Amino acid sequence: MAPQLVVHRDKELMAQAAAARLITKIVDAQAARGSASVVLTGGRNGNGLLAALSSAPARDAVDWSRLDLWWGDERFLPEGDPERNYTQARAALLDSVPLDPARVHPMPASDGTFAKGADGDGADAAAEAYAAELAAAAGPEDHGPVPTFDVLMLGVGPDTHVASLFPESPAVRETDRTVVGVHGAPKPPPTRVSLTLPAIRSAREVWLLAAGEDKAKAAAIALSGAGEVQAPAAGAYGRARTLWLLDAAAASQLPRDLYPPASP
Ligand SMILES: O=C1O[C@H](COP(=O)(O)O)[C@@H](O)[C@H](O)[C@H]1O
Repeated sequence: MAPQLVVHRDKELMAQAAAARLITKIVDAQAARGSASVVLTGGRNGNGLLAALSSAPARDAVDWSRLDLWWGDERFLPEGDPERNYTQARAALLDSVPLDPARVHPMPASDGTFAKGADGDGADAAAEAYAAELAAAAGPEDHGPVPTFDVLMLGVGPDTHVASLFPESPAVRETDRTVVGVHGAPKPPPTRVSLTLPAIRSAREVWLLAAGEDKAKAAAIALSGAGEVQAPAAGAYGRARTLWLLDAAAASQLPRDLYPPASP
C-alpha cells in the first residue's frame, strides 16, 4: 500500500495538525474499542507534536485513563536523564494529563534493573524485557507478540533512521525479535533500545514525521524506492495506513510525481 503524504506550510502548523489528527484517532479508537494504543517517538518532531497536543483545546476530548502508551525507541540512559525520550515526553505532555500509570510503558532505563553488568551494557536485557511486556499485552486478536497499536509515530532522522534503526545497522536487519538493544549508534547516545521493523509493521497506522530542511533529503530517499537497510524509513509501514506528515521544507526535494509544485 503506497504511503499517503500530507504537507503543511511549516513545522508549527504540522505539529498542530498532527496533534489534532492524533486526538481524533484516539477518540475514534476509544469509541470503537474502549481504549486506544499509541506508540510515541522521540526527537524534535515527536516532542513538537506532544507540546502542540498539550496546548490543543480539544485535548480534553481524550479519555486519558483509557490510553496505552508505548515507545518506539529509547536512548539507554539513567532514569530522569534529560536526553531520555521518556523524560522529554513527560515534560512536553504526559505530566499534564491524567494517564493511568499502569498503561504507560516506557522502555527501561540504564540504571536499576538493567544496569551495566558482566554480560554487557544492559541494553539487550532491557530490550528482552520490553519485548516480554509487549508480548504480555498482545491478545489473540493481534497478529503476533506485539499489540496492534492504533497509531505508531516515528520521527525521521536526517540519515533516514527511524526509532533507533540506523542505516546498514544490525538492528534494521532484524527479522525475528520485536525489540533489540542498539550498540554503537552513529547518533548519541550510542546505546539505545528500539522496536524492530517487524514490530513497527504490526501497527494499524504508522505516521512518519518530518519537518525542517535537514529532513528533505531523507524524505526524498525513503519515498523514492530505497531499500529499508539503506533507508530504514522506507521499511516503516502500517497494516492499514502509512502516513507521512511533512512541512514544506522537508518536502522540498520530493520527486514531482509525489509532491507536485503548487501552480502559479
Ligand atoms: O534520537 C532520536 O532521533 C529520531 C529523530 O529525531 P529528530 O530530532 O531528528 O527529529 C527520533 O525519532 C528517535 O526517537 C530518537 O531516539
